[in-house]
Amino acid sequence: MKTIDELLADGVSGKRVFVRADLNVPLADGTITDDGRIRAVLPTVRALADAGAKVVVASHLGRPKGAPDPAFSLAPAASRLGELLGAAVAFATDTVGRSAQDTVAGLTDGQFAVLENLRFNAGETAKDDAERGAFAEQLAALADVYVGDGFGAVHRRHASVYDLPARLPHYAGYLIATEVGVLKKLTDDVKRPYVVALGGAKVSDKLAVIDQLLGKADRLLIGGGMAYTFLKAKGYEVGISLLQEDQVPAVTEYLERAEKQGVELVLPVDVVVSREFPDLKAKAPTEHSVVDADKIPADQEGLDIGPKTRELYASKLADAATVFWNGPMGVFEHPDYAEGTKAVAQALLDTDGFTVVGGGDSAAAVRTLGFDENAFGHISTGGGASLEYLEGKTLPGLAALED
Ligand SMILES: Nc1ncnc2c1ncn2[C@@H]1O[C@H](COP(=O)(O)OP(=O)(O)O)[C@@H](O)[C@H]1O
Ligand SMILES: O=C(OP(=O)(O)O)[C@H](O)COP(=O)(O)O
Repeated sequence: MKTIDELLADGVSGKRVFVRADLNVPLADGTITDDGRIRAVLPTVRALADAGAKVVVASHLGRPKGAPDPAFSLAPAASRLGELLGAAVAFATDTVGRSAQDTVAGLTDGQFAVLENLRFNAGETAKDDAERGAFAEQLAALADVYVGDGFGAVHRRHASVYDLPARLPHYAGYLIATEVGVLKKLTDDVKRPYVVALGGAKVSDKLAVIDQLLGKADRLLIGGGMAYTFLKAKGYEVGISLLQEDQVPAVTEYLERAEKQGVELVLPVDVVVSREFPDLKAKAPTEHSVVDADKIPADQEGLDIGPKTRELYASKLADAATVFWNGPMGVFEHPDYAEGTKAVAQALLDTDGFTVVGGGDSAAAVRTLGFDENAFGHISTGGGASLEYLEGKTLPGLAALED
């Protein structure tokens, strides 16, 4: 993989450099609640601008449906990038249209632009190679060189991640180089006990990785929205909790296999339940209670792990030599459901082992709940990406940067 250092050594002055970043930051009412992913790309974009490049930054945000949707605009991220850089950042109100073309054409050497959300174009995420390729062609017309630095999205076979680098000279940015360097340690020579904690809401994406992790980790702790598919597989009722019904048979098989292979697959023994999902903006106190994991009422949903589970998970993390954690244990954005995530974050800090936290929301949780991010071994900007890397999968966005 050629890195940005080689690009800088060859000289990049006057060239239009397309930086595929992951600026998929959490937003509340249009305000960024954690800017970690924007800060993570600063070394790359600064180095390029200092070398005289015209820096065109592009990213997705959220999961809009292939058409413009103001709720998913990258404008707030563009303005935060400008504040962090202390420089003007031009914003194109489309991705490959007139605004993007004019904005890029208007850049002088060392200046920055951000394009509107790549996922406003259906071609970005299209399954069809030709459709993605056609969008990649339009993106390629905006640049001379490609720098891949959106680690959080390298597991996606999307136009800007996979098809575009094939059309331009391509290099890995500093963030991707750093992330891969750290995660490699967890695949090459992992110190044991190796404990993986999984939670979050992208359940269908992440259940599949458990298949591989069963062969790698010594212990798997399951929390967050992921836990309810497991509890259902054990035969418990889960009320109106997040549930991936179609994956119950696969999860039943994971439970059996874990037992056979001597992998500890640990599930919540109690959960915090409520009749409704909390208002994450107002954060007003909610009605909630703690119930055993096999007693979730039919009209309620599990929104956090309970106090007995917090203690159990802390004990399962205490002697870990390596920990990988992706996915909040509960709806941490609301104080009534943040205790499980806090307990797991604290347990990571209490171990002597090497700790990696991965994922946009997990990293945001650690910071917004007041933990010192430097106290963890590594905070990865990618959740799904790091999980798939640890599985040993070939990631499209990394493969595209090789050669
Ligand atoms: N029990 C739950 N029910 C619904 N959502 C949950 C639950 N537990 C956690 N979440 C949500 O999961 C989201 C993060 O999930 P995900 O995107 O998979 O994590 P990451 O970005 O760290 O990879 C958070 O917004 C959190 O509110
Ligand atoms: O937030 C992200 O992934 P993560 O939640 O697994 O960390 C990335 O920006 C990828 O987003 P996607 O899962 O909508 O493709």
